[in-house]
Amino acid sequence: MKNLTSIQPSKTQPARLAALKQSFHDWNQSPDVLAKMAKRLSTTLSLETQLGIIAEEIAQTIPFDALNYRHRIARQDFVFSTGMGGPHRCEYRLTLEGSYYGTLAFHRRQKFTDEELTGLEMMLSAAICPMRNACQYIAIEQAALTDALTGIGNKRALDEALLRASALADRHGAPWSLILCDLDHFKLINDNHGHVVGDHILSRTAEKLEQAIRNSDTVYRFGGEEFAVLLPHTSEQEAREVAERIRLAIESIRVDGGETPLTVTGSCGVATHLADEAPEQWLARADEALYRAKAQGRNCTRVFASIS
Ligand SMILES: Nc1nc2c(ncn2[C@@H]2O[C@H](COP(=O)(O)OP(=O)(O)OP(=O)(O)O)[C@@H](O)[C@H]2O)c(=O)[nH]1
Repeated sequence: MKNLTSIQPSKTQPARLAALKQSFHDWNQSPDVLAKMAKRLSTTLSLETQLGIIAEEIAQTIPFDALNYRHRIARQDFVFSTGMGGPHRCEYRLTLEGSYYGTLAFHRRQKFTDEELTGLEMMLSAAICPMRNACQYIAIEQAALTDALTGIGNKRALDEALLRASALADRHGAPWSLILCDLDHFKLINDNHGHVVGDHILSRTAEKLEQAIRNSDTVYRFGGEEFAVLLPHTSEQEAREVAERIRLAIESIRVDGGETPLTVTGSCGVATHLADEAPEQWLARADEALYRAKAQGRNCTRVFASIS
């Protein structure tokens, strides 16, 4: 183990304490534009709030008509815009220690002067560290909700989405449906072809599921070979059709397996949210439908029919 430098007992240093007090007072009262912005930015890890602060602080020194920021963080596009653009534009690719943290563009009706551009660069230099922290925070939050193998949402993401969906379905009365999909006899694939092939099939399944759904639908891996698809504004009948599309998409997977390509099938269970239904009950009904699909021969879809 590394030896840590021991802290020697020391005497009180009145002069140093007085200097610290003065320094704190100066820092607190400082009219320094950069220090003020950096201080405000350090109070939040929300990139959206930070961009609002940056826009406000810069506008006090360098007026502009619009600010646009875009970045792709953990497979998701982050976009922030404020104001309406003008014909003149200056754009900055924000980098720190070789890593990229998005592109920020300012628009204005009048041309930016060289002095103003230098000013913008100074402000952005002071903003980049807190922005880096905010970007990394988004990436960490996203990682906690992402399945490492397939890159789709994990069980935790599904739980959060079901909670939100139940509340929205109750508030707006629109139908929300849930499909659970489980690969058939997956253990045999692992046993006969190994886990690497099994993992590859799981990744291909996630891709197929994503291709088979609309942009507004979301897909999750919530167990070993179990997937869930959440469909807003989708009735029981429509969800059954989507589940069939998913089932056929899984059936179309071909993976190199020696002499003949390996194929796989999946079973689907569908449940449409009922009024005032808790997320766990909704999930349990979809699971029950899936159980029936498995019991009734696999490679098929069963719906937990709601009686209206
Ligand atoms: N390759 C791989 N296999 C996994 C992973 N997670 C779970 N599994 C395997 O998935 C298999 C699931 O087996 P079972 O629950 O018996 O289900 P099944 O063989 O698909 O049978 P049915 O669901 O009844 O059709 C087990 O062998 C697990 O080891 C994973 O991340 N990668």
